[in-house]
Amino acid sequence: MSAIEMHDLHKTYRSTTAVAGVSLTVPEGSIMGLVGRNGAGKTTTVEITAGLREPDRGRVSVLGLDPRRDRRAVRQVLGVQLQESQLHSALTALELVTLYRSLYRSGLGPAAALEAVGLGRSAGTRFEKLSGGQQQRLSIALAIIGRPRVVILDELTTGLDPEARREVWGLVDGLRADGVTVLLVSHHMDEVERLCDQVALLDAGRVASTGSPATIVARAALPQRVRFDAEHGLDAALLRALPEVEEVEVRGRGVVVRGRGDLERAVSTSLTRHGVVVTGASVERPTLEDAFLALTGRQAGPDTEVDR
Ligand SMILES: Nc1ncnc2c1ncn2[C@@H]1O[C@H](COP(=O)(O)OP(=O)(O)OP(=O)(O)O)[C@@H](O)[C@H]1O
Repeated sequence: MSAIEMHDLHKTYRSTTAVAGVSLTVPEGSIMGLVGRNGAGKTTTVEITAGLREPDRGRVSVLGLDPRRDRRAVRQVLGVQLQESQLHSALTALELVTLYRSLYRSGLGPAAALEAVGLGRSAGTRFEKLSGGQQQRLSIALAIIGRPRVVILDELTTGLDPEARREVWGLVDGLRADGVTVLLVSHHMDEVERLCDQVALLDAGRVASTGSPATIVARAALPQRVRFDAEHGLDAALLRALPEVEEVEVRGRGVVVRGRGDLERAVSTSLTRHGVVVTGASVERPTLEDAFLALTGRQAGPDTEVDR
């Protein structure tokens, strides 16, 4: 069963078309990454999904419910952590989780929710006094306090240091282990590659590509490189004869082979067959970031020029 279904969503703000026909299915228990450059329509899409915005056209369902029509029921099953959440900065971590807990019929105990995100010892600290990483973890505690079956996370780790990012990733792993469905908006391709089962690449308000990170990388059909040292030298013609190989560079004993498809296997089979002794072999595969650039012709990062 699918946890989230979006069908032909459209949203225009005055003269700006933010979402122009988004259809997307998120299977229950999976983690879907929503990626795209600034202004691609990611936040608008998740706000519509959370029932915070009304689409001009199209429909969305969360566990079979309409986020606006069935607002009360959706609130009990959907947790939302949105960009720039406006939390009351003078309240303590414990007061905030207690306040949010009161919105749900059932859920985690406030102290347990803080423990779950590693904030047990910061219960009495005011929100404004928490570090960026702690605030982020608190916003996740607020999103999961009602034990939701579906969670929306927008820009989860933006501005966090590497250690804090990893801690937050661990929390998302925990959601996955509990079978929670997650829709995750991110600019960080390494994060998406690490956490997501599926990725939807949004470009100018439309879904440009969907699939697992590996599928999207494969679809971009980018070259990869195999590097190794040939102990007793190499006749480059051996490898140039392989259909997977596009280019072979030999410098002394060092060899770099560029190509596509199952390059690593083709090269290693050929070398073994011809008795070439190899050391220090490594493979450079294209990343999701490379694929993103190839598929949109643009950068995914927050520094990208924005059309506003
Ligand atoms: N409330 C609003 N009023 C007018 N225009 C808006 C509003 N919200 C978003 N937009 C515009 O709609 C387009 C899509 O914005 P949206 O925030 O959905 O994109 P995004 O992919 O989440 O971008 P970012 O990565 O910068 O957060 C942008 O051109 C943006 O300027």
